[in-house]
Amino acid sequence: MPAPALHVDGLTKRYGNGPDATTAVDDLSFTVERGEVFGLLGPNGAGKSTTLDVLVGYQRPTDGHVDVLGLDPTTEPAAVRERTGVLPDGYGVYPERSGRAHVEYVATARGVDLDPTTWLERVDLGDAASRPAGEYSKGMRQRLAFAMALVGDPDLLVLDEPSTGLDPEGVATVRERIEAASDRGTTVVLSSHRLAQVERVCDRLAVVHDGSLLAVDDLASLRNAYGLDADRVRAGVDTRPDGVRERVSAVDGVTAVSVDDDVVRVECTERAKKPALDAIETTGATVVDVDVDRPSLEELFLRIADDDATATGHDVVARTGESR
Ligand SMILES: Nc1ncnc2c1ncn2[C@@H]1O[C@H](COP(=O)(O)OP(=O)(O)OP(=O)(O)O)[C@@H](O)[C@H]1O
Repeated sequence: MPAPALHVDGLTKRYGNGPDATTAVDDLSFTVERGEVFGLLGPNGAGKSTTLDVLVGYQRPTDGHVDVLGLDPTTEPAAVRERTGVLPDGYGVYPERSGRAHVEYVATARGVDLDPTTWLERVDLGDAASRPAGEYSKGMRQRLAFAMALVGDPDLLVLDEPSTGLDPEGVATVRERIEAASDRGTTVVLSSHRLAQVERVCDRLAVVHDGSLLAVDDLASLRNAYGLDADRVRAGVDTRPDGVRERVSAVDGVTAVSVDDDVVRVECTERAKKPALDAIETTGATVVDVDVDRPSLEELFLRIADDDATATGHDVVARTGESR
């Protein structure tokens, strides 16, 4: 079995000293395998950027140890960054320099020969390559910063909130690039508080809050562990059916049923959906419309944070503030 790409062991990072010190990361441990897309998910101030900064040697751990591609970023930051594409939080462009010049600079530093426009084209900035980056919109600057991380197809991508400021097309482009990099064997670690976007791209997620790890797993397992793997079916019916609750509850795979005037709500496994709808119609009612959705990752996050609060007695307030 090859060594993992990343091993974080008991990482603690405090800013400042004494009573005014802030513990940004508190005894965090996780491992990321090569080629994996790993997401750090948590609300503002959870410690995501700090963790990523330690991985690439921008910050030193107060305690614990980090291994990145077999290297120690605290003592060998240059060697780590040689093999790592970094998209930092809030990258500031050089306003007078073109997008191409930005990419050229990274390409030279990494000894990459390929035409710089190649990387800009990968983020749909090819047409704006010679314009000064100071004229770029916020989303274009974010694409540029992402292109700079991609230069030379590094072994590791460390991306802090890669979708910030991007329109849906930009978000899709970033996702495609991450997937393509992962297919080539690149390991990707990214942070986000944008729950819907992490859901689509990450193989596994670490949910962090107040510097602590609340849960780490693939999304399906997290959903399962926190009871959020059921589909939610909302069936509109032409009349309020008698005895519907009993009939639908009896269907294998149905976990909850509620009836509200002419709407029947059912939580069930994917396979139980059709039998549940059929059971509604056995009451003589006709199903006139059906909506199905799954609990969002935001709900998952709230559920995990709540569970942690109950388990630890801490008053965990989930501040995701994110709509899907
Ligand atoms: N340079 C610093 N000096 C002092 N405190 C800091 C510093 N950087 C971060 N912090 C504090 O550490 C904690 C974690 O911050 P961090 O930026 O790592 O969180 P985050 O999860 O990335 O948040 P966001 O989603 O808002 O970017 C916060 O309380 C923050 O105020």
